[in-house]
Amino acid sequence: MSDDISISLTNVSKAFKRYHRPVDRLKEILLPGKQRADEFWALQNINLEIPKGETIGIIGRNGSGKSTLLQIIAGTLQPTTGNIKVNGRVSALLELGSGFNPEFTGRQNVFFNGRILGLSQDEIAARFDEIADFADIGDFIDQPVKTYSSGMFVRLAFAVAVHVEPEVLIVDEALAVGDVVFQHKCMRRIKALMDANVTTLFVSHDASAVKTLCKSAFMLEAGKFYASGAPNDVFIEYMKLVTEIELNQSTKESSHANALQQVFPADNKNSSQELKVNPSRRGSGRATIDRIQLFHENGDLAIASPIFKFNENISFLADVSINAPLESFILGFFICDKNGNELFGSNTKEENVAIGSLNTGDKFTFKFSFKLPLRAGGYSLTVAGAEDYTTTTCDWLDNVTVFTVEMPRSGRLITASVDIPVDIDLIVKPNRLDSSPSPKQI
Ligand SMILES: Nc1ncnc2c1ncn2[C@@H]1O[C@H](COP(=O)(O)OP(=O)(O)OP(=O)(O)O)[C@@H](O)[C@H]1O
Repeated sequence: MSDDISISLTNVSKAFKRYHRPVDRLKEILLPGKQRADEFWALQNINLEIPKGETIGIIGRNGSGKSTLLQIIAGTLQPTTGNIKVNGRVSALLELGSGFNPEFTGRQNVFFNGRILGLSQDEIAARFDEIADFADIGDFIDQPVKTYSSGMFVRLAFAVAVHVEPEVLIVDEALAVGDVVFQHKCMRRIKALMDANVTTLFVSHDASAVKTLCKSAFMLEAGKFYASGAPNDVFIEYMKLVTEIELNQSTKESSHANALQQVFPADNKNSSQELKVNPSRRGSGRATIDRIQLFHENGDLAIASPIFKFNENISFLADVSINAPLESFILGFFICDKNGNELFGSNTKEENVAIGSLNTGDKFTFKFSFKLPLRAGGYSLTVAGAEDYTTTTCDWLDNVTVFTVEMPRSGRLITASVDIPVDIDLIVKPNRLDSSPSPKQI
């Protein structure tokens, strides 16, 4: 394996034994020779090469094999077949504290655990105060860990794991660590390690965390690779699969995709009139969004990949067809950044635009108007319609169009993604400006 590769897996598969009844496991031990278990392949032929310093998101439905893969990379599980190579010290935020001895104090466990993770006594001593500060469990650090609450236990284990200077960090975000304040602290620390070029594998169901933190992502489904690429694209595949499963459609290619080509023809000769789009679509098709037209503040129809002024008041028209009787209908949109993070959006329900029950063949058009108080850059529009919040989406179009927002002409510096108006009052003036301040009531 070359030096710039951190993790390499070749044809890795993992089989578990599954017993129909617990007693079968016992019988197999007592009466060897007869197989009493089925073989279940949790991972099949995984090939993966992760360059040093990358942050990779791993997504997949429950039971798709994520934890099994992470445990194999962390070295706590052996693959049934295939090869795995990992360069450098691995710190896995998986089964936190599994290496702790309950009879030892927190302090003793920090040293004990640090040694297991490959640090010398002096190296751990040099980091001890930082670890104890991070865990923030006060005097409990000198009590046996068997007296800890589960929260304290996990805080200390996390603190050790992120202070051993790992070269490979494995994070399963499902493990909710402590209270909200501690969770934020953990995420900041994980982010700092990622920024310091620690190769990181990050499992999460939180789309925005993966989109924000990871450079690329892959998706597992039933123990196999299903999709890989930019986090946003992989999440779109994930959402498509989840929707298809909800709709009991087992194939990746649905007939709905053909309808998409008709609505958004690939080589649209009339592209100066219609938005050039490459949307990704999913949904039941019980209602379809047939056309989206985007308009500038002055009413001009926007051409393909338009450029808008900072804070321009834009609008779009969405033509909808109803293809099955619906009790109600909600149409909404998101404006997303280039990583697919939803910056703002709304829908007809939240804006109190009620639309009653609908019949097959009904057609209507909504107009949405809003400003773009966004930092200069590239954005995309997502539009979706559903019968209500609890049913499967009728039609969901990611990336209906991409567009650019310009810098404010005033030269105002936009310090964050979205620029919300803020009031600032100087309520106590410095003495030299006003000797008799008259503060406003807050
Ligand atoms: N020790 C085991 N014995 C038998 N089957 C197992 C064992 N560990 C995992 N499995 C099975 O392997 C499959 C993959 O499990 P895994 O925990 O890796 O999935 P996951 O993607 O991490 O799921 P989740 O999101 O629910 O944590 C599941 O069907 C699970 O039941």
